[in-house]
Amino acid sequence: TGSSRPQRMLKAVQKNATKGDPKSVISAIDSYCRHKEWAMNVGDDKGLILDSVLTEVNPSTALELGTYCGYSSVRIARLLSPDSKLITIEFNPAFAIIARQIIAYAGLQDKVTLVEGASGDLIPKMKEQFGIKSFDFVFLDHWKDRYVPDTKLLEDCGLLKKGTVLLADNVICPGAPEYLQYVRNNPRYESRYYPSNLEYTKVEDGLEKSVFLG
Ligand SMILES: O=C(NCCCCc1cc2ccncc2s1)c1cc(-c2ccc(F)cc2)cc(O)c1O
Ligand SMILES: [Mg+2]
Repeated sequence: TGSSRPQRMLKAVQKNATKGDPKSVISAIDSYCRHKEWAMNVGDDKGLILDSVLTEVNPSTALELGTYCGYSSVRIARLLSPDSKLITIEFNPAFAIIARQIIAYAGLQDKVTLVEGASGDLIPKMKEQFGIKSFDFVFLDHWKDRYVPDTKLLEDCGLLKKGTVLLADNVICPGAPEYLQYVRNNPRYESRYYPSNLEYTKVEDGLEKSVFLG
């Protein structure tokens, strides 16, 4: 049978990027997805907003929900301080296998722990399994109807602390209306919308940044 889109994306990285150079891995994926075939990475436009929020937060412990092929894992991990860690959760084993290879190609495997499974099952296990006290930064980029239940789960599991920053992708396209409603009308969050566009297109999309107030 033929290759999959994630497999072709990995091939493009192996062909066009330099091993151990995260920036070249990011560029190789963006170029492939812009000129060859679209894929649901956060992309270069929204990626610049992700970079700026990350630089501001400088998290010691970061969580990503929805790894896909590892593009945003590489974007996040490349900006982490030496002893900081990213835990990224992916549901689809076919995506996870590609993501591991792309993260390793970027030389970031020591900063990233990829865990396979459903966010709803894994979030309650974070403390015991990974010795996490709380997250400083959470990037939400998985099923859009899981943003609210998983945010509530993170709260209930005591995984958010005063100042934790949640950054949610796709709040316009495909859209996460319940999530916007939840964080914008909740006194425990201070939210701000960053307008941008859907990866590799002119379609409107954006990121919602919400600071947990404790
Ligand atoms: O669905 C999207 N992303 C989630 C994939 C779901 C994978 C999951 C990960 C995981 C981990 C743990 N537990 C449960 C889950 S489920 C997504 C879709 C589009 C899009 C936009 C316009 C289109 F026309 C078509 C697609 C753009 C994006 O940036 C996306 O992120
Ligand atoms: Mg997304």
